[in-house]
Amino acid sequence: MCTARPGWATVSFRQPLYKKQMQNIKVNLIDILDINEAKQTIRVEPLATMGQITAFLNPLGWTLPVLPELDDLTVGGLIMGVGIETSSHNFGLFQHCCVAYEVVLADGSVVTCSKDENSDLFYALPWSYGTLGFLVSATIQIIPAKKYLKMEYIPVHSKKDMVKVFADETNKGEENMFVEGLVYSENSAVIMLGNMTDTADPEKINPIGYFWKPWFFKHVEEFLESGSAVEYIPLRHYYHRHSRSIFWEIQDIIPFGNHPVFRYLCGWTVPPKISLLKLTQGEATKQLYEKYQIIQDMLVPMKDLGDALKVFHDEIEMYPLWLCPFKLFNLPGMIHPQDASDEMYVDIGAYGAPKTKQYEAKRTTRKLEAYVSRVNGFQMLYADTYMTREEFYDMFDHTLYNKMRDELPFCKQAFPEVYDKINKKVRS
Ligand SMILES: Cc1cc2nc3c(=O)[nH]c(=O)nc-3n(C[C@H](O)[C@H](O)[C@H](O)COP(=O)(O)OP(=O)(O)OC[C@H]3O[C@@H](n4cnc5c(N)ncnc54)[C@H](O)[C@@H]3O)c2cc1C
Ligand SMILES: NC(=O)C1=CN([C@@H]2O[C@H](COP(=O)(O)OP(=O)(O)OC[C@H]3O[C@@H](n4cnc5c(N)ncnc54)[C@H](OP(=O)(O)O)[C@@H]3O)[C@@H](O)[C@H]2O)C=CC1
Ligand SMILES: CC(C)=CCC[C@@H](C)[C@H]1CC[C@H]2C3=C(CC[C@]12C)[C@@]1(C)CC[C@H](O)C[C@@H]1CC3
Repeated sequence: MCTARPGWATVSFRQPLYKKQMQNIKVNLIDILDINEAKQTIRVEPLATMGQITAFLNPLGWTLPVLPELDDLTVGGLIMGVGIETSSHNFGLFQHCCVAYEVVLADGSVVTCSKDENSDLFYALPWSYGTLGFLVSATIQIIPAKKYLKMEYIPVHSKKDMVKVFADETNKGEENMFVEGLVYSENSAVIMLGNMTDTADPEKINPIGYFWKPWFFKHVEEFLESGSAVEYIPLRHYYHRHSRSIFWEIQDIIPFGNHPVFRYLCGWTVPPKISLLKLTQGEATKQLYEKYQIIQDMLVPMKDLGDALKVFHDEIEMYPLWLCPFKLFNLPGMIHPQDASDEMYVDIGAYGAPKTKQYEAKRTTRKLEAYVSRVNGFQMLYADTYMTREEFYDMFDHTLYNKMRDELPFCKQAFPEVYDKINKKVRS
């Protein structure tokens, strides 16, 4: 079994072929169920989206600690897959902000799980890609929201500074609520530090989300020339800062989209919905993306960032790259640090056309996968994975997952293994 959500409707990169062979179960649950301000939690159904949640929570003065930035990402997809955001160095991944899950198992029973109740299931669900049961609700922690985000842009012009400033600022913990890096070349990047505030210098307020505003990654690039600066960004504009330009993928789709004339006259028509692009994508476009674009997020220990950037440069030489730090808690489940303590990691996101001559999708991705595995890192599985089953087992700890599959009634008969839902052969 799998959910009946059509492949084109998802934010995952490819269309899932396995949906054609499996029993499709409709889990059309799209609502925000309730908010408990005393306990600081919100209970939502799995198809509630990030855009929907910020629209609901922010006017009430609340927000999610980790709010992945594309509007259409769903709670179900982020829990069963993985969700990350620039506050993850303090709060962990999306799953780490979840307090309880309600799941329908293969035998039809409904089970609630949390740290204290059915805790094995609670820790096994993230990264299980819907192969332990169907999520029907999640209770998620909320935190107070403020009106603006005070953003400090720090341009850096050497690889050494890039790695040092990024790691140092990340390690300051709560002093910087949000930390993000956009790498523009081998030796230049802008590191961004954000903190929520209710007061702002009116001259420095920048509502970056309006349709006539420049694409966020282009706006940030300007600080490489102009030097450090501070801006106040309305909170919801900050959260969805990469939505309008789909990170930087939009420049290959609408190359003239950042021109002021286009922005002022037609900016309101973009971005095209990711689901519309997937639905209308023909075979030729699919092949073009497969051959000439890389879409990957690799999660590597912070201590290996400098080395990892070199590997990415040698293999794909593609910029911008997205840097997002996150704390990997020493908790049971598919991913955890090598040692018995929490460890700081960084997500390196590569979205675009590689510039290296030797780039070949499968071969290059396999090289990156092997490197990431070697440094005890992880690949995000919404994109193309070329690992063999053995390599996949090496990267992800299946101990608790397999135990749950053995224990949960009819689980193995009803659901495939994660590998059988994420490997390239079952996605097109
Ligand atoms: C809503 C939307 C969704 C999109 N989705 C995708 C997507 O999913 N994947 C993707 O890859 N792209 C996507 N695109 C981008 C699209 O592929 C490009 O805009 C593409 O260039 C459009 O091709 P066209 O046939 O309309 O060519 P045109 O726009 O007519 O031409 C493209 C370029 O080729 C040149 N050209 C045309 N004919 C010739 C010729 N005979 N000889 C020499 N040069 C020529 C033109 O001068 C121009 O520079 C999308 C665009 C939009 C608006
Ligand atoms: N900043 C970030 O963190 C970003 C994350 N992403 C990635 O995008 C993906 C999320 O996209 P989205 O469109 O929301 O999700 P998808 O529909 O792509 O779902 C992802 C996985 O979760 C499973 N799943 C979803 N809902 C349920 C449910 N109710 N019960 C059981 N299993 C479920 C799906 O199973 P099935 O195949 O059976 O439908 C699928 O295997 C994640 O994998 C995430 O890592 C992408 C961009 C940014
Ligand atoms: C921040 C993290 C962790 C990931 C961001 C990943 C996104 C940049 C990609 C996720 C799905 C991708 C798709 C496309 C672009 C890049 C993503 C949004 C397309 C819109 C590109 C054009 C194709 O025709 C359809 C693609 C659908 C998925």
